[in-house]
Amino acid sequence: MRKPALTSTASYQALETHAIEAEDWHLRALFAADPQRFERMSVEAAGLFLDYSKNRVDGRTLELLAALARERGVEQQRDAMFAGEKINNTENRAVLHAALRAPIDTRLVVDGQDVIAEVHAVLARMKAFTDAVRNGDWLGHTGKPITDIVNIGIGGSDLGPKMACLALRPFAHPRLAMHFVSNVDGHDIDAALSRVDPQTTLFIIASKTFTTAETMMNAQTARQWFLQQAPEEALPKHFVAVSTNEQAVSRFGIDTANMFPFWDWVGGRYSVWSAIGLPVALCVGFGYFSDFLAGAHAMDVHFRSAPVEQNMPMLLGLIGFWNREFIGCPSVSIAPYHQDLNRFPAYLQQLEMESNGKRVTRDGDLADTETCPVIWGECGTNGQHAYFQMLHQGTDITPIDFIAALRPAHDLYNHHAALLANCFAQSEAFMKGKTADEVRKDLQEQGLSLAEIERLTPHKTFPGNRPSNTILMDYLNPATLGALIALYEHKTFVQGVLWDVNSFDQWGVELGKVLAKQVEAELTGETNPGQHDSSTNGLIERARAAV
Ligand SMILES: O=P(O)(O)OC[C@H]1O[C@H](O)[C@H](O)[C@@H](O)[C@@H]1O
Repeated sequence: MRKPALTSTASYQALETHAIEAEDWHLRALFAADPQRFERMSVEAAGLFLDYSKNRVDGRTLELLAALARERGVEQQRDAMFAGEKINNTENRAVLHAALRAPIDTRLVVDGQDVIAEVHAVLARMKAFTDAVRNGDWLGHTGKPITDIVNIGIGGSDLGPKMACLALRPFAHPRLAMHFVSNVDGHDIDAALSRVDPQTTLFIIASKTFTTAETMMNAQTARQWFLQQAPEEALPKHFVAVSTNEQAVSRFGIDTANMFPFWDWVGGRYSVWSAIGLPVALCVGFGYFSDFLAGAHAMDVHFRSAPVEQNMPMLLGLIGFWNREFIGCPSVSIAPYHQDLNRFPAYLQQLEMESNGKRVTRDGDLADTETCPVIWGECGTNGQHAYFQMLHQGTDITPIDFIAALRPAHDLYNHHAALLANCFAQSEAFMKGKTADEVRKDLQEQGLSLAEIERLTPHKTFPGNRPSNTILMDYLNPATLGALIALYEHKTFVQGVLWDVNSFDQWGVELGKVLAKQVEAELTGETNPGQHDSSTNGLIERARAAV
C-alpha cells in the first residue's frame, strides 16, 4: 500500500497549524514559564543524557510530533528493521547493522541464514587476529612485530574506523600507530607510506564491494610499494582484507584466509560494527571493541522498548524534523566539545546525508517537503572562533547539537572546566540572546554617548531563540561512543521514516563515478577528449597541457 504524502497526514497538518502559533514563541519565555522545563525535556539512556529543552517546542508540540511518529509508522518500521525485513526496497535487502552488536544468545534467522551465529563467528576470528597482532605473535616477514596499521578504504570503510580510533585514543595500544588512507589523491597514500616501514606494517584493504575505484587504486599502489621491498611470499603477513566480495579479494591476491567477511545487509555507513571495525579492534583491543558493541546494543534495546515520548533517538529525530520542517532550518551544526571526537561531524555527514539526502519517497514519488538538512560542524571551542558568529547573528537559524563528556581522560581539570563552561554558556547564549535594551544598558555603563549607543545597538543585539540539544556522557569510552553512534543511526532512521525515504541506498553517488571514468581515460590519453560542455572541455584541455 502506498504511504500517504507527508503533508496530507492529519498529524502533519495539526503540526502546521500549531507551528503558526509557535512562530511567536521565544525560548526565554518558555523557560520563564516553566521552571521544570529541563526535567521535563531531558532523557537518559545507555549512558547518555539528552537535554532537548532548548528547542522551540512545548508539551503540545511533543504530543503532536509523537502522533506524527505513530501515524508514519516509525515503531512498525523499526520493528521490521530489527526483524530482518527487506526494508531497503531499492536493493531488496534487509538492514541489520543492529544485529552486528546483538549478544551471542540472540537468535535471528534471515533467508535461512543464522545471522547472529555468523556475526559471532567473524567476531571470534577478529579476536584471534587482533590478539595476535597486539601481543606481538603476528610477525612481519622479517620476524618483527607490527608497529603500523594502514587502513585503505573510503566512505563507510574509512570514516567510522578513523573516527572511532581517534575518539578512543586513550585506550589505544602504545606500539600500534594507526594510519588511514582514503583519497584517490596520491598525496594521501604517499604521506602514509613515507611514515611506515614495510617490515612492520599491516595493510587492511577495507571495501564492502571491493570495486571502489579509490580503494582499489590505493591498494594496488600499496602492494607495489610493498613488493619493491619484500618478496611475494611476504604478502599474507602484511595484507588482509575486509569485504563482502570474496572473489574480488582473491583476484586482488589476498588469501581469503586473511579476509574478514561481512554481509550485504550492512550498509557502508553503518558498518563500523562489522569487520570494517577491525582497525578499531586492533587499536583498542577486542575487549574494548566488545564494549563498543555493547554500548550500541544498549541504545538498540532502549530504541526498541521506550515509548516514543521517552525514546532518545525518536526525540532527537522528531525535534530535528520539527526544526527542518516548521522552523525552516536548512542545516544542523554538530559541536563536540571533545577534541577526540573531531571526526564525528564528518562521520555524521555520511550517516545522515547519504541516508536521507533523497528527493523521492520509497514509492518513487517526489517528496512533498524538504528532507535531510546539511550536517556540518567542528569541535568546540574551535568553532566558536570561526563560524559561531553566523550561528548567533546570521539570517539562517542553525540548530546545534552540543556533545560533551562530564569527565576528561586527562587530569588538567582547569582545561575541562573551561571547556564545559564554554559549551554550556554557548547553548545559553543561543537560547537567550541579548536584547537591544540589555545592549543599551551595557553601553550606557561604559559611558558611551547616546548617538554612539544607538549606532552600535543593532550590531550588538543577539536575537537568541536559537535551538540546541546537549548530549552528555560521563566520559568518552568505548561503550559511550557506541551508544552515541547508535543514537544518531536511529535518529537518522526515524527521520527517514517520517520523510518516507529509503535511508539505506545511495544511488546519487553513481553518476559522478561513471563520468569520472570517461574523463580519466581522456586525461590519460587512452581516449580522445569527448564532447562535453565548454567548461569541462576547457578544464580537461588545461590538465592535458600541463603533463
Ligand atoms: O566499502 P566500499 O564498497 O568500498 O564503499 C565505500 C563507499 O563508497 C560508496 O561510493 C558509497 O557511497 C558509500 O556508502 C561507501 O561507504
